[in-house]
Amino acid sequence: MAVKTVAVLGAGAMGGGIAQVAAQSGYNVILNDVDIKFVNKAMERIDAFMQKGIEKGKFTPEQKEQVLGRINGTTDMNQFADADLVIEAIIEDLNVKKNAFKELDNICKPETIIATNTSSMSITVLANETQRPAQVVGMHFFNPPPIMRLVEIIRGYYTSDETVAIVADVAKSMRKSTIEVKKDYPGFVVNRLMLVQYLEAIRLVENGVATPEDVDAALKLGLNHPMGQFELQDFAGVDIGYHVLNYLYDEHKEAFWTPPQSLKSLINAGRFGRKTGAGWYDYKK
Ligand SMILES: NC(=O)c1ccc[n+]([C@@H]2O[C@H](COP(=O)([O-])OP(=O)(O)OC[C@H]3O[C@@H](n4cnc5c(N)ncnc54)[C@H](O)[C@@H]3O)[C@@H](O)[C@H]2O)c1
Repeated sequence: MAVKTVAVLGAGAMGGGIAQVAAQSGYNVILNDVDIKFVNKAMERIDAFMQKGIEKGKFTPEQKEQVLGRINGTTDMNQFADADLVIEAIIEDLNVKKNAFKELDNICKPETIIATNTSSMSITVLANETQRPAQVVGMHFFNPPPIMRLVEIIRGYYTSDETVAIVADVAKSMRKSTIEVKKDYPGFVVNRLMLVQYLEAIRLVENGVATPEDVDAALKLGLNHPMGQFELQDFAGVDIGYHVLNYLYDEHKEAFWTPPQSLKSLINAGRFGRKTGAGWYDYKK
């Protein structure tokens, strides 16, 4: 199947970025959210990103107009009916995602592939909500999608080789590298690796061994990471990492994955990172 139209469900940090990458790669894009204000905000972010690119000589003004012109914003999921590929990027809540998959399955034509950008959750559990489990797959982009080069392609129990091949081709057409996650395994590859380091970073701080600033400096200057774990979590959303950690704990029931108390305190205080003005660090002036 040739993918021409990509529909993105959820116009948040990830959905907006995925819509941008798809439009930049020439796909017709439909971008849906529960409220049109979220879609409009995503369009503003894409506009601002590309405007900066124009100033740096990476895009022409015509390219920006083409990209924005390829994205149709809507709150009506029925417009997904003829999409070839749907990429779900709504909140990391299993019940909300399950309901969305059931609805998508009812709306989309039989050939449509339904991918999820979930950070951790079971592709198979989402596939079970549909009548097309072989066409359900994980397509895990990283934040921010226009910049990060990897897409994890995750097989659910029923995902067909054809589905994996099609979405890998789509990711490559978006100039992304892919890795195949061969099993539906909580947290997949990247987030498992990241959370091990994040947990250890938090433990170092909780045990009074080092400050968050010094742990981040150690990661950047000693291990050559572009960002420290605390900076990264503030950037990506402290709540997102917390959801993923809870999910891994629920799946494995191993004390190792228990969310640390200082992380819970941040969540209770609503300090979700840059998007709320504070997380591990303060951003308010
Ligand atoms: N933020 C990251 O660093 C990151 C990285 C990779 C993957 N992810 C995953 O991507 C997904 C989205 O994360 P995000 O950071 O973009 O979240 P976000 O909170 O920025 O955006 C989620 C959007 O989905 C919308 N939404 C919720 N329910 C909806 C529904 N039923 N229909 C349509 N829209 C709906 C919300 O209104 C919101 O605009 C999550 O599964 C997350 O785990 C996040």
